[in-house]
Amino acid sequence: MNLLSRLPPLSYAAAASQLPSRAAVTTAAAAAASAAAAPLRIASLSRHLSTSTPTMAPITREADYLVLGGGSGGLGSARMASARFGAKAIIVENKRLGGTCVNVGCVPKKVTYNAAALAEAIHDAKSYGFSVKETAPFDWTTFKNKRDAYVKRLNGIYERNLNNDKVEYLHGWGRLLSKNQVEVTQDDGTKVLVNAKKILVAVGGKPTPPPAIPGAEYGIDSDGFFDIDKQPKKVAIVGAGYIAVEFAGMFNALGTETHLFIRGNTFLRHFDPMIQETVTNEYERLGVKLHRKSNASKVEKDANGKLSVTYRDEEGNESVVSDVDHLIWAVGRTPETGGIGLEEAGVKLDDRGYIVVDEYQTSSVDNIYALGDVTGPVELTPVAIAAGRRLAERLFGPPEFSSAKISYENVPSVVFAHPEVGSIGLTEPQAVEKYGKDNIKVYKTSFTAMYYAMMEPDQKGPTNYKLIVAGPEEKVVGLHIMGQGSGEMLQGFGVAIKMGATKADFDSCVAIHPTSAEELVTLK
Ligand SMILES: Cc1cc2nc3c(=O)[nH]c(=O)nc-3n(C[C@H](O)[C@H](O)[C@H](O)COP(=O)(O)OP(=O)(O)OC[C@H]3O[C@@H](n4cnc5c(N)ncnc54)[C@H](O)[C@@H]3O)c2cc1C
Ligand SMILES: NC(=O)C1=CN([C@@H]2O[C@H](COP(=O)(O)OP(=O)(O)OC[C@H]3O[C@@H](n4cnc5c(N)ncnc54)[C@H](OP(=O)(O)O)[C@@H]3O)[C@@H](O)[C@H]2O)C=CC1
Ligand SMILES: N[C@@H](CCC(=O)N[C@@H](CSSC[C@H](NC(=O)CC[C@H](N)C(=O)O)C(=O)NCC(=O)O)C(=O)NCC(=O)O)C(=O)O
Repeated sequence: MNLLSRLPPLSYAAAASQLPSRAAVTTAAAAAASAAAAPLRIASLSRHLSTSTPTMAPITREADYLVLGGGSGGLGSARMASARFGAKAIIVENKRLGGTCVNVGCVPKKVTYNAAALAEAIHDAKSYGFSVKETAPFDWTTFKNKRDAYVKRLNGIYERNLNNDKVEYLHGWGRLLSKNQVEVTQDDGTKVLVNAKKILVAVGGKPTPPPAIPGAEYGIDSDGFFDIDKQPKKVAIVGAGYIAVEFAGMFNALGTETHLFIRGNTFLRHFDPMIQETVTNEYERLGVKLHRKSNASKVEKDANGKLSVTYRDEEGNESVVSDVDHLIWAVGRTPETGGIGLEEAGVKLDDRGYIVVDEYQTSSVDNIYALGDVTGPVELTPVAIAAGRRLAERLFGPPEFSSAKISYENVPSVVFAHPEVGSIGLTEPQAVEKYGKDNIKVYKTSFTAMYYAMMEPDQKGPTNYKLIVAGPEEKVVGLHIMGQGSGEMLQGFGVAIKMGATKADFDSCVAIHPTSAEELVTLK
């Protein structure tokens, strides 16, 4: 059923909101006449209204679905609700469309990772007989400008996608006033009140602030990484998760001296021990200056803007790394729940500030939903998109979708490290805890990928795979891989594992030779 057909005719404000430009707006009649062909964006009109008629009451809009946050989850949900099921959807974004992933996350990160992979390939090419210099000059500034231009193009594509899908886009800061009303403060200060039957909060997260040490403010966070406009000679990174490991690997491959401070003995401590140990050691082998079991204790800035980072080891001894161009804090992310009226609307948060939702993404208030990074369980773009799409299906789709929901079990994930890491399901310690040591079996292999056959021994990287199976039927409950191509390999194996594959199913698939992946279907 097309819900649009059931909506009342557009109000003055609603019709006017569809105007293409300020110049075209003169009267309500003109607004109504232009409505059909114009982009569904309200900002230009409200700017006009606020300057020409300053005493006018806030504009009021009606919606089936108000989505707060134009990132992966919000876009995925709003577009499906409108384009597929005809719901009148309005999306509110106060920064740039696409959210963290498109602007300061997956997308510019992956493009930078590609640059780093090229640097490695150029380095390796000599071993294959190419007469290339060990490192070709890399023009960081040109690369950064091209990367910015790509992200800007995506922002435009996303705005057009919203328009095509008939989702109305308000650019401004949204705040819940009640369980059915959101106030949007636009860039020029004008306010739009949206009365919505259902509200989705998909406001994401932000980098966790650094620990309170003297000079911490001289550092930047992952958002700041994407503003670096010339290649640093030396960087220091604090953290041990996805972001710290990905950034350190990219800087190092691109030729920047990279210091990584980790609190433990290994990084990626939520991953299987095989991954933690091998990749941490591999980073050292590749030249990352790894400071294990260390904590930054002081940061100072000299007259030339260079930083000195003092850090303490586990015995309490202090050392200093100086002449640092950038210090990057990568110590986790925090949900963006402040100042958006959640408490006033009665939406419960947990003790870390995440919105509490049930398995259907419903918050403690029955018509307010939340998903993606603001809810926490798995902070990945495809998770936010899938949760958003399942919710749109359930709320606005036909009855067969009445129990649609995302499964957070067996979500595959890749760390774009050097080498790439892929992981799905339980780590070995988790499998032991869940099934008992005697009820699991671990298949492992460690080999030199054929890519390295032409290289000197000290150029050869490790490739390690681990398959964890449980019970007499040997059902696969965990797969952990590290090595070239792991990112692309994992998706297909993920499908098999979601389908409940056993070790025998893996073995029954004939190998593709010569590939690294074939090792996974010939494990002994
Ligand atoms: C450096 C980095 C690299 C990453 N790499 C990957 C990767 O390779 N693969 C992967 O799967 N994931 C990656 N992620 C994680 C991924 O970006 C997030 O999981 C994903 O963006 C979450 O989507 P979301 O919709 O929940 O939130 P977001 O994408 O953060 O979107 C939320 C949006 O809401 C807006 N907003 C907030 N408050 C308001 C308000 N009051 N009014 C209006 N708008 C508001 C914000 O401006 C933002 O645009 C990465 C993250 C980072 C930081
Ligand atoms: N490829 C992908 O899919 C990517 C996904 N993401 C997503 O974004 C999320 C956020 O990434 P990230 O910010 O790296 O967060 P993570 O949660 O992955 O890692 C942060 C780590 O930093 C360490 N840490 C915390 N506090 C301190 C401190 N005070 N000093 C030193 N180290 C500290 C902790 O490790 P320890 O306890 O070992 O010290 C902690 O695990 C990820 O969890 C992931 O979901 C991000 C980038 C890429
Ligand atoms: N996966 C391929 C495709 C790349 C791709 O999807 N490119 C995007 C930029 S990454 S944009 C970041 C991210 N997109 C995705 O993750 C793509 C998801 C998958 N194709 C799907 O539809 O499920 C996202 O936040 N999506 C929210 C939403 O779409 O609602 C693009 O060009 N999009 C233009 C367009 O869509 O017209 C790759 O990595 O090379």
